[in-house]
Amino acid sequence: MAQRPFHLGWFLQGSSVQAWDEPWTGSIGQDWRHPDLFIDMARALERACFDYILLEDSSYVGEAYGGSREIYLKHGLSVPRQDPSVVATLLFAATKRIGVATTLATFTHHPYLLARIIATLDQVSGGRAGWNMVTGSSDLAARNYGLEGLPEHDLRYDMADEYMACVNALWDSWEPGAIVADRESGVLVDHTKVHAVDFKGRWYSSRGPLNSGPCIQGRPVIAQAGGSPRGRQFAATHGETIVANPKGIEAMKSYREDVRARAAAMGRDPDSIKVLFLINPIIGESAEHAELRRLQRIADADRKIAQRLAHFSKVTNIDFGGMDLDKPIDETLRTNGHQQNLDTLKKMGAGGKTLRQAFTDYSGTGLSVDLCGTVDTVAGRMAEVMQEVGGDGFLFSMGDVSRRVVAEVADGLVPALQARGLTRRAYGHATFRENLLEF
Ligand SMILES: Cc1cc2nc3c(=O)[nH]c(=O)nc-3n(C[C@H](O)[C@H](O)[C@H](O)COP(=O)(O)O)c2cc1C
Repeated sequence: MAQRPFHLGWFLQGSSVQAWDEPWTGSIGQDWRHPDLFIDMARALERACFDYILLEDSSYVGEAYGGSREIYLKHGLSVPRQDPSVVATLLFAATKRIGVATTLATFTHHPYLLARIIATLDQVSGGRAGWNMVTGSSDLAARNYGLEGLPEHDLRYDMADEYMACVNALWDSWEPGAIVADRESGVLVDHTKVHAVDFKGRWYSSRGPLNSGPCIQGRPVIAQAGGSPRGRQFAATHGETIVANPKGIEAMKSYREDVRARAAAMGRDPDSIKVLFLINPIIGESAEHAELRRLQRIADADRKIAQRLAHFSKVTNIDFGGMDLDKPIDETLRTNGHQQNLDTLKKMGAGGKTLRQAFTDYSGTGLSVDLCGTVDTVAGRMAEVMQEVGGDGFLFSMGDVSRRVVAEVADGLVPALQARGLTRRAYGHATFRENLLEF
């Protein structure tokens, strides 16, 4: 029996300078202010019929590593970065079918403002907007917004449940058919179909209705990435595409099954949730060439260990700068940030491996799975992985984004996937959600 096709997305630090000191990035150090690279990328990924680009974001300059901003600024680690909703507008203007899921955090935007921005993006894109729903992971970011810090991890998700109820009510404040636009009767909007929401929660309130008018899709596509048990529960409740980073086939499979079971328990159809797994394949013109590039990646992981650890410090709020790289990982480490990443690192350090060894493995190997070889080998392995895991697709996350890297995927790997009937050759629909639910 022919294999069911799977979905493709790209996880892009699209509001910031990408990989500026990597090869093939031209003069990105000067050019980054205008997102030409991302616009070219969006067009290429649309040519390859990707479901969506996820624009990642955070709202602060890192300083968790060594208690200093130096390494982050010196190497351009997620800084400078622009507002992703502005960048999303430009990507939409350059494309016609691909979805864009913009990351906006619950603590940076009041629900009304967020509902309005995302509804506007959905309108200007013709129904292609998604929202990557995040609750934040750093007190430093919270302090940029006048807060003392972020609430505790699980409480953030409780608050996020209420936040979702509020934005959903605002998006629903325009009934279908509210826009009449009939010159004869002189009615643009039927006022009986536009309602106040009078939402009063424990943490959030809004009167409504939303003045932007409705989303084309009714509501935007919700992307979510909860990895912890509470995070998965949240993702299973609200997520429509879940971006996931478990390592290895077994972990991927059990992650997906867990999210689907949680969703089914709440009366949702598990097939209405698409779990996409992070990958960073190594593609070569021959097996030998790919192997050379794999060795290069491992060497880079070792050479750039301070930068990579600085990024890891940023998402976990743990200062790895002060730790001895040649000692085992401290098992007692805890984070109020990204718990899943820390858990994965600890697992990789099991058996007394040093922090250096564990972290080089963590950042030098594949994200969810190792994929290395020619386009045909990689396409074949992706097919096997999907069969073993059960679905639903992959999210590319490349640390060295350049037009060359994009072309390797869009014009090299994807045609090999399409030739096997594994990914779409044409978009079936106009909107993000319809394409996501197509298979
Ligand atoms: C693929 C992926 C993309 C993410 N994008 C963002 C992001 O753009 N901004 C952000 O603050 N957090 C982002 N996160 C973090 C998640 O929102 C979440 O905090 C993280 O997965 C940890 O969840 P947990 O604490 O439930 O394990 C992302 C996580 C993953 C796996």
